Amino acid sequence: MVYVLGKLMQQDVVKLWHKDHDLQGCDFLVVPGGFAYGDYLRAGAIARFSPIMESVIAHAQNGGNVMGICNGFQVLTEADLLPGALLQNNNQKYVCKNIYLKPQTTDTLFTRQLNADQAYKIPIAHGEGRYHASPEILKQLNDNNQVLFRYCDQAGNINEVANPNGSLENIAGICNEGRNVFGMMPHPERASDNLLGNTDGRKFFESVIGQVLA
Ligand SMILES: NC(=O)CC[C@H](N)C(=O)O
Repeated sequence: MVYVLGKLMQQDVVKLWHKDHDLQGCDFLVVPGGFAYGDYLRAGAIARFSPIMESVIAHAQNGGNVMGICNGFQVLTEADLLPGALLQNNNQKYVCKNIYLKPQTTDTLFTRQLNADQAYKIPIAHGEGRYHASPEILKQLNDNNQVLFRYCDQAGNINEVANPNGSLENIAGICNEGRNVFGMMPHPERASDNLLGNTDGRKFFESVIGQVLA
């Protein structure tokens, strides 16, 4: 993530440690993927109490942008910055593969430069990625246009076969009501460098910075 934002997107990046409190003036916060506290208890359940999360929550509550990828998404749901929960995949296995995603709204900073008719190829790598929420929350997400991405097949069809983990309504990413907190299970940062043979993920970051970079 640091490489993609710093080298490829040419942004000033500061690495913040989980025990820090000071956000050092960062305007866009990214909670990256990984295995915080070894996924003990539930992925993200302990990291949600890391000292820095107080500042992250305050930043979000003041309208600041926060994005969580994979383990970051799990942390943001545990911290109640995003609704719903990420449960163990329906096949009880860690799944690591390329999937396809279809943007469901371009009305956010994170998706504004995406093509809503395109299926983006992005890798997933998680054991607890099954999005779950109550019927009330699901309705709210749909009514407010808060679903950012759904899993689809290569042709862009959203169906059960294309759902890699059993997420409700194929949901792969959402935002909060204020549209300043974003979370997604797939990893666009792993599909941003030419060297990796897939740059479908670049557009997600270009959306955020508002520029297309060569
Ligand atoms: N790639 C990740 O961030 C993995 C998230 C988490 N450790 C899981 O397995 O669900």
